[in-house]
Amino acid sequence: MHPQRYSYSTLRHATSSFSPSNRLGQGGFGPVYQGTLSSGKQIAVKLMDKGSLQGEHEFNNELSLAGGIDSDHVVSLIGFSSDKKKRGGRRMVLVYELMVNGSLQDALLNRMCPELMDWKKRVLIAVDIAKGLEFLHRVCDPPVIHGDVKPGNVLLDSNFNAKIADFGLSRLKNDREEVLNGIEVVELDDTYVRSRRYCGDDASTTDVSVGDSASVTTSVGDDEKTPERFLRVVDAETSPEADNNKISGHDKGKNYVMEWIESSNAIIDETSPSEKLEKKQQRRLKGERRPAKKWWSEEFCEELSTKEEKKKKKKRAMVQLSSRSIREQFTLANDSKMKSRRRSSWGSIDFWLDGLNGLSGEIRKKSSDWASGEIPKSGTLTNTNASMRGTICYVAPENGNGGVISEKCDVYSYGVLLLVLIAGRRPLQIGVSPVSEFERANLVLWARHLARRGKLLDLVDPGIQCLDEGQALVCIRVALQCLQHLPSKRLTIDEVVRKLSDVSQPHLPAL
Ligand SMILES: Nc1ncnc2c1ncn2[C@@H]1O[C@H](COP(=O)(O)OP(=O)(O)OP(=O)(O)O)[C@@H](O)[C@H]1O
Repeated sequence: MHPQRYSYSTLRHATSSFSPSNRLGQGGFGPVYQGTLSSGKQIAVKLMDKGSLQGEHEFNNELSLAGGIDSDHVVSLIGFSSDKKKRGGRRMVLVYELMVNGSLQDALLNRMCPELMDWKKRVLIAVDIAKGLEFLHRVCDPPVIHGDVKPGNVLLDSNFNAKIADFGLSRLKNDREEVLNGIEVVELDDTYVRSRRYCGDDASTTDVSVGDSASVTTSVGDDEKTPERFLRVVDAETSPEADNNKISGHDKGKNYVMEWIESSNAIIDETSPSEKLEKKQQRRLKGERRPAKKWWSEEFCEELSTKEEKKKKKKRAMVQLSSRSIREQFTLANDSKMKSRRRSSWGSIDFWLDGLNGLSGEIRKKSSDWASGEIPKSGTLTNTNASMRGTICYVAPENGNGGVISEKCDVYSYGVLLLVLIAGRRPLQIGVSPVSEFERANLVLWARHLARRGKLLDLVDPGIQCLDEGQALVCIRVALQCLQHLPSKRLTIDEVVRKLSDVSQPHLPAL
């Protein structure tokens, strides 16, 4: 079923004017409210932040990808609203089926739902998520790479069945990368939307008119029986609005960067590149090193004109300092234990966070978020081709290292999620563990450490009830096989589904 188009007023009415009592949660791009349509159907309404380019990108991605997926293990996108506002801009709203028990992140890690203390429930959730991914990877054609598999993007219905949500960072498989490039700005208010049909290597296009009607439907070709997916996009190259709408990859990247800089209060050095180079050369000639910037010193603050500016600078400095001290702690621990092993990347935080590769250069919005392993997307830097997007601690090593983005990236993230489900804790717990327990702080490293010592069951959530030890061992081993550094060594998602339902224990991967 294709998503329906709703007017903003219908959705306002359904949610009692977006009443705070109906608020379900807050995402990176805006709040989510629960509501009831006049038909009695219960819905979740996601209001996207106005004016955010990333929000717009997520909205388009969600509509074009999630809109065509029909699986019991994926949250249904029921509809959308994209009304033009009187003062310009537009209100972007997404409408989903209501998942009464909220996100797995909340249920498992925040409010500790008592139902999830039952081992069986956790296994069923793990299988549901794997089946959802299996649908995306194996049934969808071309395959959909979710790109952000994590507990926050898994929602639970009234019976605790798990479904995958949030396709804001999803993409179609690599060999059809041009498809994503086509989804630049979908102007659903306009009367011209071009629908593309992808079938093998041939792509045929069909024009579709979108008038004032309540729903958007794509007309498809003659062969309706084939299981191919249909992708609705504005054809940025050929549509009449193309010139107006088109944002070049470079500009888009620049916009993302600017947006991020503004939102993260990053310090902007206004020295021109040529001035910088000149200063650098002078320093080199004199044999000097670049002076350390004492952003936090009173002396520096004195130079600032207003009190407000002083305050801001101090705040930024604190954020920088706290992330630096975390980095130092890890480097220290790393140095003492791993001195003998020669591997350049091991001296960096990347190694310890395993899977963070490619994101380390980013300045986090909040150091506390960073440590929790749950960074809102809006707080991370993304690039246009989505090659290094995702959530820290869940993102696969090759994602952002120039590696091929494939289904195996989702498999890696699934491996981390599976460990989180088994252990009932976040993938990274900085602050809770002292430095000497650095391995324990990183769930993936801790699992590997326990595997080497043959103590896998120590990983299981101590509060779990009705534990099936044999099943727990299978689950942890499957997770470790998903977490192999080399994508080719990881399981495929259908292997995961099979192994999780299989009693026989898979062999331990080389660690
Ligand atoms: N379909 C839904 N049914 C019930 N609750 C939902 C639904 N969709 C979202 N929520 C609630 O709203 C919260 C925010 O969701 P949203 O998808 O906007 O953000 P997120 O995925 O946590 O963040 P981000 O988009 O930055 O990754 C969720 O954590 C969940 O509690």
